Amino acid sequence: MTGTPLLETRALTKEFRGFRAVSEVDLTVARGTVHALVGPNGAGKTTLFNLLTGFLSPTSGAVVFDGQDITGKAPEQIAPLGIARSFQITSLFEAMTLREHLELALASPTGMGKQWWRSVSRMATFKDRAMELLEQVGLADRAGAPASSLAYGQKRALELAIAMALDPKLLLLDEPTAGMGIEDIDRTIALVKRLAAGRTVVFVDHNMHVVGSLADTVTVLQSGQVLAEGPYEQVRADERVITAYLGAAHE
Ligand SMILES: Nc1ncnc2c1ncn2[C@@H]1O[C@H](COP(=O)(O)OP(=O)(O)OP(=O)(O)O)[C@@H](O)[C@H]1O
Repeated sequence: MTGTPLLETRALTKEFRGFRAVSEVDLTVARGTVHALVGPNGAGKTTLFNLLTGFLSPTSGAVVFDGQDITGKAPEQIAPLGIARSFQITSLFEAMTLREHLELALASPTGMGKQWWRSVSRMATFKDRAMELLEQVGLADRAGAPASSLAYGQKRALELAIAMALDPKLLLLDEPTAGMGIEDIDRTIALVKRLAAGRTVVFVDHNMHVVGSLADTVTVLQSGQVLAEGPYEQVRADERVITAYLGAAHE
């Protein structure tokens, strides 16, 4: 199935009490690419992410992942198929160490997560993989430290490592650089590039430097609809996109 897209949405629509937050969206994400979703506030990006990961059910339309119709499936059914997601806000356990976070994430897909306190010795089997993941995101030297001791950018990096624990085919990143200063932003760009090797990534970000540095393809949403799609340079020069952003900035 290498020729088929990894992810497709077909006329995907979500209404909230008659208001269309996502409207007839046809999205195609090719395997092995990095795909950005951009658009002014309220364009429907987060709603679309929630539809892809099962946190919301569509009003109509379909989501096809790796050739399988996953429309309306629950998050716990979708995640094991190979879709992992990071969130806009940090969701860490402050007192747990970095390594424990990874061990718990690694144990969850095996079903051990629910009874991990009985399986402390078996958790040791996840130690090596946990350390590899921390290595990947540059946090191996902090493995034994509690999450509370991390700086903001490091917390976001830890969350990326947790999302990678599933070894997902598709990694969805919701504003990976939100709230970061320029140094952390550049570090995150480099990190996402490393994690994207041999994988497919869809991300939302408002920072055009991030979008231009990472994305092979950019989809611009406005009022729940696809306004433009293509390589960054092409989309950036698109009159409709410029007008949409200027309009939003003006408002
Ligand atoms: N649960 C909900 N009930 C009602 N309206 C909602 C709900 N969730 C989102 N909306 C509306 O749907 C529209 C799209 O919202 P969404 O959060 O998806 O936009 P966004 O592109 O992610 O915006 P931002 O860049 O600000 O995060 C907005 O008008 C929002 O108010």
